[in-house]
Amino acid sequence: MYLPTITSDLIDKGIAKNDTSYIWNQGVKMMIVSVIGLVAAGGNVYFASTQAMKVGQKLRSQMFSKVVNFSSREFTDFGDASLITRTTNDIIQIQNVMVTILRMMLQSPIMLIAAGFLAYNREHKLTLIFAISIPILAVCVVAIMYFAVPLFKSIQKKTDRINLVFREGLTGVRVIRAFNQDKFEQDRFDGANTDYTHTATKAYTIVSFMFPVMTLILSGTNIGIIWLGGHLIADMQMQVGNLVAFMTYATQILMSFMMLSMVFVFVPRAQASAARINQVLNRESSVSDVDEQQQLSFDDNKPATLSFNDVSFKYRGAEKNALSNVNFDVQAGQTIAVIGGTGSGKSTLVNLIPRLFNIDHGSIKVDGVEISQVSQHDLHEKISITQQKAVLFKGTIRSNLLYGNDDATDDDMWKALEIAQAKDFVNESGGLDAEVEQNGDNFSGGQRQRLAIARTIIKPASIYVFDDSFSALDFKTDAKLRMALKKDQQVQQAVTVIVAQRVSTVADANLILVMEDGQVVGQGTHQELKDNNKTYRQIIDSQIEEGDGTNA
Ligand SMILES: Nc1ncnc2c1ncn2[C@@H]1O[C@H](COP(=O)(O)OP(=O)(O)OP(=O)(O)O)[C@@H](O)[C@H]1O
Repeated sequence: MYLPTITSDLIDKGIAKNDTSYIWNQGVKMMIVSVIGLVAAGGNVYFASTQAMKVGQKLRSQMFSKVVNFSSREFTDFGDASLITRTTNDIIQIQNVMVTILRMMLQSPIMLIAAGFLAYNREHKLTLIFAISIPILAVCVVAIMYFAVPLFKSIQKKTDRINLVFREGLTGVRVIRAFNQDKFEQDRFDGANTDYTHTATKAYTIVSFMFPVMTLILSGTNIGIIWLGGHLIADMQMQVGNLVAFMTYATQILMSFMMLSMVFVFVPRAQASAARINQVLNRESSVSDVDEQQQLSFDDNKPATLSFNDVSFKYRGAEKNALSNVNFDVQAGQTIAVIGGTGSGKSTLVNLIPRLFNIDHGSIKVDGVEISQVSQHDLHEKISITQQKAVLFKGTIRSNLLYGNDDATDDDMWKALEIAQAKDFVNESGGLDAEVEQNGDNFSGGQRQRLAIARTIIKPASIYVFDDSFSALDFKTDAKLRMALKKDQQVQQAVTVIVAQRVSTVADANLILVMEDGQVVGQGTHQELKDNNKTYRQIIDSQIEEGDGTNA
């Protein structure tokens, strides 16, 4: 900002009076001022960028730790695609606007006031020109903001949509190909993509008017300054150097004004992103721990038990209960099996044990303690579960097993793999350090299941849950696995919960629950149910017809 003053002096006192040493003097001053300006500008960019990146890093970390503690309900409410966009794209918007704010929000007002003051000091008659150009500029900026800001806000939602369609396309790629729906999916993606592009193009086209409008106003202002300044010079009321300095200050004033207004264009966009991020950060998980002072804890010396007392549960928005009045009680060393048709409530029942959802009525106790009264962390320590759909992580077999128990030795791992009937194929694949691709894609469905089972067994727990985990195994492997499981000391001291569709899988359980439409319609041993329960008998009959009644 000091440069125009030096230029003005250089012209009026150096060039006009042909004073070479003064010109050199001013030249050196200009160099020093420029270098200081350069260092300051570099420092400004550096600090603004690093601070913005740090804010982004912190936000991403907060989002991640929040999301991993969400219950299924919050995932359903937000949707996976939206959570990913919020953690990536929305945070990038915040970062960008922070850089802009830190660089311009502080600099522009200072420049605007200082340049205005210096310009007024040079020649206050010329400052009258700003009385015309600044209102014109303000009207143009407000008009541009009026049209662009709503568009910027809707861009975020359209990014969500692109992510959603893209994710579905990726995860369902095999199904899409099998049903020859490539064209349909491509069109769906193109639709979302075009919609986003149209909105973004419109928004940026409107913003792009800013620069031509600015140039026009700036040129008009300069013409006004030269015209008025020319008259003042002709009347000997002003020097040429002052005019040159004034023109530079005028450019600085209008540029600062424009930069300040640009901040107001980008802030609303980041505001929309910030609101979306806050929705996630402020959302409390529907399954939360009781206050620490009131929390109960497990007594590790007590034997394992699992009991459901009149438990009922309804999914939010559902018309009827997914589970109604479920009662049972099982002790250490016992196996409880849950059998029933699809949609009868089997998975819902086992998902209530690790408290993935809060029950509406009744009580669930693990090792004699009501599960809602202990911390979720303690509860999850007590339970080891294999989900219906085996989930493996990218890494090695070892890293996947360590997920179950990070203290496990190689011997523990081989033992778990042996029980899970996975030892042979793990040996063939290259041992514990064999690669596991994303989602375990380099293993077959049955192999994935067995690795997931091994990961469940390796964890010391009070309750072992296998949610339809044996369905991907052939009868022989299924039988061998359950036999080996029964012999395992750790499992013998725990309660085992098996969900299955096949009678042969549940037949030797100590207690079998027969589920139908969310109700337990039969409860007992295989023999008792076979003799007295119509639904169980029907399941046996249907499996005999299909040649699947091996043990029935
Ligand atoms: N997240 C959910 N939101 C709403 N309803 C659900 C949800 N999950 C399951 N349901 C409903 O609850 C009922 C029981 O589902 P559940 O998954 O427990 O059945 P299941 O016996 O395990 O079936 P399958 O053998 O096919 O896995 C079904 O009617 C299902 O539509």
